[in-house]
Amino acid sequence: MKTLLEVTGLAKDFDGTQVLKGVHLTVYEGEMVAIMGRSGSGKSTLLYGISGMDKPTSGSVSLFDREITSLDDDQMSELRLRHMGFVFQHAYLLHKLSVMDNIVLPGFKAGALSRDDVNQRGKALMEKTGISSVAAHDPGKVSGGQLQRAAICRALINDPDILFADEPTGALNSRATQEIMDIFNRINREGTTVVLVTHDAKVAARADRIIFLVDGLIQDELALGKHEADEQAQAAREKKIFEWLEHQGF
Ligand SMILES: Nc1ncnc2c1ncn2[C@@H]1O[C@H](COP(=O)(O)OP(=O)(O)OP(=O)(O)O)[C@@H](O)[C@H]1O
Repeated sequence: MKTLLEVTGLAKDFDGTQVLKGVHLTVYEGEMVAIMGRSGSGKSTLLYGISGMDKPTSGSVSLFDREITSLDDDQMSELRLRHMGFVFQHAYLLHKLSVMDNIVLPGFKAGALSRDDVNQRGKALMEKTGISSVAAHDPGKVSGGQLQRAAICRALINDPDILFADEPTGALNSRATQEIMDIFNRINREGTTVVLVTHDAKVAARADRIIFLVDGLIQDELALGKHEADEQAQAAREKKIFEWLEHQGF
């Protein structure tokens, strides 16, 4: 497997407190990795550090062999726009624009495709995620699940190599959670690498591998293999995770 992201000795201090203490992590192309751990263990800090959203105190992060921690702000923005997608717990869509306009905006900004091609891609993504019917709606007038689908479409508009997600289902009910995770699994099968933070074992059960963070260090990891759309297999994965989490004292 080809390495996509190589994280070496990643440390992050806030006000003299070491939150990340030298994390080593390799993410391979095509993987889906879930980061779990107790509240305050540093999951979001790790996600922001490995995605270049935040500068680490020390350590290195390379994406396709390109060291990203030393890039200046403009270079980092460019890299994020073209190669990375981000999904957060809340969709943060702009309310003066329609759902569709929110989705295509980063595509226009990147400028790699014509406006027509970006619009086509936006429409195809909405079709794929089942939100075509709300394309012209104001983001304030659609459901939480539809908003999160729109946020995923926006994150995918520039066909990123890697998608980072911080508690992407944290604000959703269990049905919308499963639907969003179906979308994540589909995107991943189609080739996008995914790294997500979650508290939810059912969400983590969709990943190929789970890493468990304790006080800013990876304590353990669990390899699950590719997710299959089979209820029994999903239940077996969840059971395995619950037992593993218990073993971690979670
Ligand atoms: N910008 C910041 N300034 C100061 N301290 C911060 C900052 N961001 C995070 N921290 C601290 O770093 C620690 C880890 O935070 P982080 O958000 O990474 O944890 P987490 O594991 O994602 O937690 P949760 O599950 O509650 O979201 C916490 O003690 C938090 O208060």
